[in-house]
Amino acid sequence: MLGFNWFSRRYDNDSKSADAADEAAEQAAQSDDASEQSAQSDDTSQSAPESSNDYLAWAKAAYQSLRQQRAGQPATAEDSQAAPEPPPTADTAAPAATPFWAKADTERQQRLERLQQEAAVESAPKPAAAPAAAPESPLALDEAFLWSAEVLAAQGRRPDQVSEEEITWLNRLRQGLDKTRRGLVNQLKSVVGQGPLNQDAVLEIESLLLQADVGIEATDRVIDALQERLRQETLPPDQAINYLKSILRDMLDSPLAGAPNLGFVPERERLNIWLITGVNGAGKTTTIGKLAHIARKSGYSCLIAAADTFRAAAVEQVKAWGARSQVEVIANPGKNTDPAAVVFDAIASAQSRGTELLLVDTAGRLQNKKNLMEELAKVRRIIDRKAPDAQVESLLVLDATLGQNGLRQAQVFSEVANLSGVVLTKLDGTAKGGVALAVVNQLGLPIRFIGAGEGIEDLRPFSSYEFVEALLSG
Ligand SMILES: Nc1nc2c(ncn2[C@@H]2O[C@H](COP(=O)(O)OP(=O)(O)OP(=O)(O)O)[C@@H](O)[C@H]2O)c(=O)[nH]1
Repeated sequence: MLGFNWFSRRYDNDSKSADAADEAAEQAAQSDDASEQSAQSDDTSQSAPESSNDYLAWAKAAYQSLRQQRAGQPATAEDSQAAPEPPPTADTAAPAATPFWAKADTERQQRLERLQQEAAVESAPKPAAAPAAAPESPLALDEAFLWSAEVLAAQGRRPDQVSEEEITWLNRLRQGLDKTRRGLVNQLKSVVGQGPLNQDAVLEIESLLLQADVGIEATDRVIDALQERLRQETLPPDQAINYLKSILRDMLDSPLAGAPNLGFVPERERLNIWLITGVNGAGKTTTIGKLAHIARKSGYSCLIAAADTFRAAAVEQVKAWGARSQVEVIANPGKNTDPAAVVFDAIASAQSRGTELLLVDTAGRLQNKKNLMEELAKVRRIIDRKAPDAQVESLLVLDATLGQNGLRQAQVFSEVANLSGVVLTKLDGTAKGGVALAVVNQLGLPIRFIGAGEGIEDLRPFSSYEFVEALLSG
């Protein structure tokens, strides 16, 4: 069985799924154009009911595949042939982006009931099946499942490739952004739902975005794009939301030159060193533990360097996360030891074991920019000398609950740390989820991972598509 790589969210070596995902991602990147076309066209041939049926069939096949997995019957080649391909309209701005369960309540309920009945009959256990292990939690074909299924399908996944963990993650993301969404979207919907978008509505949208901590600059960019469009035509509500989604996605993907963010993936059979930076309390240690967990689950050999030696407690916390994720931690037991020395030891261990991913916890204190810069520079020098062939990346962990305030700290790190991207944590329980857009816009850095909970499974590679769907259509 092919291993699932949680960094790329793909099965390694599965060219079919990779191609499908690439195609879907490309469509997402071009969604602005697509939305333009769909908004300008009266053609209703790609109307919602048609694609709803595709998505329903997809969700049902995914549900059955998961039930089979639970019963210890991995989806067979036959199953996957029978399983529908991703619906053709993976285009994120096309009618599929209006969830079918967002239709009238009764219609939605009827569809759901019919689907549940069909799925229950069709996935009744086969007589020869091995006795199923008792499931830890019920697998429900409910609205949350359908939402997650649509988001996965729209990204080019096949139903037999879906795991429960991914469904759970998407639901968590959706729940995590609940507060932001409630503040932002319901009002947004009522603004755009009043009719064609006019200048007053644009002003209201502006204040809603600011409330969600999207930030002045990013909000201006969104509003400029909306207004430019409005000069050409008035937009009905669905198209306005779709257009807004495409603006947000484009903005989130802009640091990657518009290519969709499909994960930040360590190279196999090579030493990758990821320096994890950020102020204390941002969620650095937790992020390291979660990344180690993802790495191990994806079949990478992994090691952690406890190089935040400033606080003894920090080393203990990293060790606890190492134990949870079953990844060894290299630490120096002495007090206030030199972080560079820990990194030196960790690289030596990684090299002797052929480790593929070394996660380095770095100091987070920020009182003095010069100290921080010197310390990070010293660590970089050690790496360059000791592991010149390693792939080195630097990630900044940012606490989303700080909203705009966190950005000022981030600015300092981005000036000294040569960052490859941001890990945005604590998206659960904040109404400031819009800060993701401010981060990208103000720092010019891509978001690589997002954390939405304290559990080991609560961190995943960032997908602009999933984020915007969870933000505006969850
Ligand atoms: N709700 C929520 N809490 C989180 C998340 N990530 C981290 N936390 C919590 O944030 C607190 C700080 O996390 P740490 O990982 O210890 O932060 P740190 O940056 O290493 O800070 P120090 O330990 O002080 O160096 C802990 O209570 C974590 O459980 C998240 O995504 N959601």
